[in-house]
Amino acid sequence: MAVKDYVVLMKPRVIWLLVLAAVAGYIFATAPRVNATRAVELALVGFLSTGGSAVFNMYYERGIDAQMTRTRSRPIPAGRVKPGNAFIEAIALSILGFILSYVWLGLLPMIFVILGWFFYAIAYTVFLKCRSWANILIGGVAGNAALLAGWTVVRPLDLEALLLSMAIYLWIPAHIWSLVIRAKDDYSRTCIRMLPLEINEDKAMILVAALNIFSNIYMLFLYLYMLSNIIGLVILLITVAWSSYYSVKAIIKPNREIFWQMFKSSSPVLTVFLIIGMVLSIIK
Ligand code: HEM
Ligand SMILES: CC(C)=CCC/C(C)=C/CC/C(C)=C/COP(=O)(O)OP(=O)(O)O
Repeated sequence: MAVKDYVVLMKPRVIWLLVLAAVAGYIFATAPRVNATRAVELALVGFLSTGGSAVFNMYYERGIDAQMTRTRSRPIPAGRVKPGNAFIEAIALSILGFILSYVWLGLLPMIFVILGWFFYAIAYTVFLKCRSWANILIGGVAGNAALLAGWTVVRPLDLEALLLSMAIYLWIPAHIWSLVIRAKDDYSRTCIRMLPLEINEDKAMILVAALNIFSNIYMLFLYLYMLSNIIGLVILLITVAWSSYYSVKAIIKPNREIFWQMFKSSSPVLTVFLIIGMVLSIIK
């Protein structure tokens, strides 16, 4: 038994930003006074519950993962972890995350943790992934929930919190549909339904690039609404301009190469937005 395989099942690449979003939600709501213990507790709860939902996804989709080159070498399809063990890991991490969210953080954060889990593990993975191309538009709500779980540790749900969480929601579909465009042949071998598999490839690239620009502009406006620091603005502007440049190029002349550059340049925008936002809320 290799511990590494059980960590890989938690999809570290996917969940780290969701943990960051939860901590950012808490810091936006509480700054400049930040309780470090609370932040660590939240990060741990986020790690357990998002990790638990990701392991459940890996367990449930083991058959699909075996059909795609991109996912074939994951621990379950490659035979390194037994499905039953993954299922136990998923349930153990998730239940522990739910209990600790209540004990450490309270009822409202626990509700958002459970909602996020449900939207990703059940609504997206079990019910929608093979049924509707709009699956990610529902599954993406898990992203809102992560930030809101952090926010509601100290403040009730309000419009500002919802607007902030929408930065994650708007960013997720472009990220996922970009991966689908890149691995289209892989996805076509499975029952998975995604927008780029249902419409003409050029049209899909234009739509995803346009969504990416929209998500960039949204973050820029949110920053201007929330913060006024000029250095933060310049850093965010550089990442937004870099990613929007490739998006515009992808719209003018859609092709897979430019498109992949757009994906790579747009992935850090949300990270930069959250980190700058957190730092500035603390020092302002
Ligand atoms: C809300 C947070 C995120 C979600 C839901 C998400 C989702 C995903 C998923 C499902 C995959 C494919 C599975 C995998 O390769 O593990 C993936 C791959 C990837 N993601 Fe993300 N991701 C998130 C955050 C990020 C961030 C912040 C970055 C970069 C700063 C990033 C960059 C990448 C890259 C480079 C890949 C690999 C693409 C490839 O070579 O196939 N992601 N993401
Ligand atoms: C608060 C809380 C507990 C939130 C759960 C957060 C979570 C893990 C959200 C994932 C978002 C998502 C729909 C990813 C799609 O990956 P995919 O499953 O389609 O990726 P794959 O094809 O690589 O398996």
